[in-house]
Amino acid sequence: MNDVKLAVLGGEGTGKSALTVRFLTKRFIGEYASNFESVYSKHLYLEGKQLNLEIYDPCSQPKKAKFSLTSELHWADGFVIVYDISDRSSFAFAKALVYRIREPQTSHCKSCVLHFRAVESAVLLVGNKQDLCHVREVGWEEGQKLALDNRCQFCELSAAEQCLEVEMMFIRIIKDILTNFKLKEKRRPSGSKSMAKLINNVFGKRRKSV
Ligand SMILES: Nc1nc2c(ncn2[C@@H]2O[C@H](COP(=O)(O)OP(=O)(O)OP(=O)(O)O)[C@@H](O)[C@H]2O)c(=O)[nH]1
Repeated sequence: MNDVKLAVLGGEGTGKSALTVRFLTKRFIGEYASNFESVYSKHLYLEGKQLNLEIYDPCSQPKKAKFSLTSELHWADGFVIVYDISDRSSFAFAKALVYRIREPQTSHCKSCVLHFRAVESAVLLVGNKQDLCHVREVGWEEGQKLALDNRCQFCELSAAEQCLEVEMMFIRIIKDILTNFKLKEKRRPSGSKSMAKLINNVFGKRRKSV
């Protein structure tokens, strides 16, 4: 069974818990306790595979820890970054998170394969609370541009009103993560045969040129 680890990040009150709970239970619950973090588990059958999905939904974090993200980068295979389309400051927060995830990693995070070409983490940027479009502060194009510029997927939706769209959004990021697993597998030489090939490539070439 494949383990898939997904972190749902974003500014305070953007609807991280609402989206996660909507996906897991199909229900929208108006208020959530926001002073503790949760890791939810769900078994899924997708693309012919049994998956053990874990979703990390953090509590609103203290200001100083906002952009460190070190443990999340290490833990997660992919990220859903949420902002509230009716709150510009939440978009600025989401932007900083995207930049943090996409900046080159020096430690051993999952988006970084040190020996071989890196496979970037899957990231989906979500403009939530689309039902509040009459008080919109962030344009659809702005979200789309931020996503495009940083190799992320993008969608706008409403956790409050759209059950199917929320489900499709999670399935989309999980599929991207599975694609990344396949890419990483392809790029990793496995076993002694591949190691021999690698040694031969490095030393074999040198011998020829002497
Ligand atoms: N109108 C509207 N309200 C929403 C939507 N999603 C969430 N909310 C409301 O926004 C508020 C915050 O939602 P949460 O899911 O607790 O947000 P959160 O990001 O988990 O919050 P923190 O953990 O405190 O950072 C709640 O009052 C929700 O009912 C939505 O799609 N539309």
